[in-house]
Amino acid sequence: MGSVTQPTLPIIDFTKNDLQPGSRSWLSLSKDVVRALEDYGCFIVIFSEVSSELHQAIFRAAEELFDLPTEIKVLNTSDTPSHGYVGQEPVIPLYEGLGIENATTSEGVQRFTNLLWPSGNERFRETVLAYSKIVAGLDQVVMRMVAESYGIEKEHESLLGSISYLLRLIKYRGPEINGTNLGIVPHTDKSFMSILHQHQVKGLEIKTKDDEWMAIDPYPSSFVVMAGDAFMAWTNGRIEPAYHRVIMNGNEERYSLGLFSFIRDFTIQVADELVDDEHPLQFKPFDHYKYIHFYYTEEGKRSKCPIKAYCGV
Ligand SMILES: O=C(O)CCC(=O)C(=O)O
Ligand SMILES: [Fe+2]
Repeated sequence: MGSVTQPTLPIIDFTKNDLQPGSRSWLSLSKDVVRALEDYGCFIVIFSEVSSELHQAIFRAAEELFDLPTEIKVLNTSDTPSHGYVGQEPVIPLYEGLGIENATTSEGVQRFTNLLWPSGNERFRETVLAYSKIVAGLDQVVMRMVAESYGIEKEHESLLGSISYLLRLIKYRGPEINGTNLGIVPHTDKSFMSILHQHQVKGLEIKTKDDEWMAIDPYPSSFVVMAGDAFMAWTNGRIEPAYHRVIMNGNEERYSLGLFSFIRDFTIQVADELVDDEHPLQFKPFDHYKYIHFYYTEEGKRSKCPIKAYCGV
């Protein structure tokens, strides 16, 4: 039998490099980033700015959060579907998630912390804010690399003030005997971009364009950067989001984090620079949050490519 090579995601190391915009290593990393996003819609980044203390602290914070009684956790509601508390869903019974809106601002994190711990939880508040700010920095580096590579710096700049970040802390129970081992159904993210981080227990799987599932191993300094649906529209289809899912293999519970960027109160539009004979305009201007609401309608859930159904030309 011939040897079968397992597909793997590109791994891009941000730790050994000077991340000064315009430097040689910046330009060379930018090429790797854009190529990976065009080929896979995502990549693994090795990133050391989340210290191992912070890595430990944020997952301890997640455990503390999920240990709260359900009647407290459900207090975390949101005007945006799936941005608050999600749990006990029949199709994904192992899944429980809590979203923290505006997670890179002290007000956002304060609001969430006060809601769940009315007498305060300073350690939780500080840990979440520190983690979100550092990982949002990574998100902004990647976004800038893409914008510069495509020559759409102006459009990128105009959008910068409208980014808001959602930090979602997620817990998956271990599967029951004879129960499902599906943690989360295959999907693409509704975000602009997402940065996922796993803790100890693997489970995240990402689909290649050849329809093969790749399992992603967890490491403290490894993060998955993914394009969301809105990013596909913004890049006029050059970068497509990857399908991913979570499969629970053993019986251990699993914790993970997702930092998602969304564009608020701003009409996202394809830059003129990205439209030519070879790349006709594929998306009309749209509002990101209205798109999320559309996705959760019957029509949105039914469509094969909801972003095209919503604002495709
Ligand atoms: O738990 C994970 O690793 C993935 C979570 C995810 O895909 C999501 O929240 O959109
Ligand atoms: Fe996802």
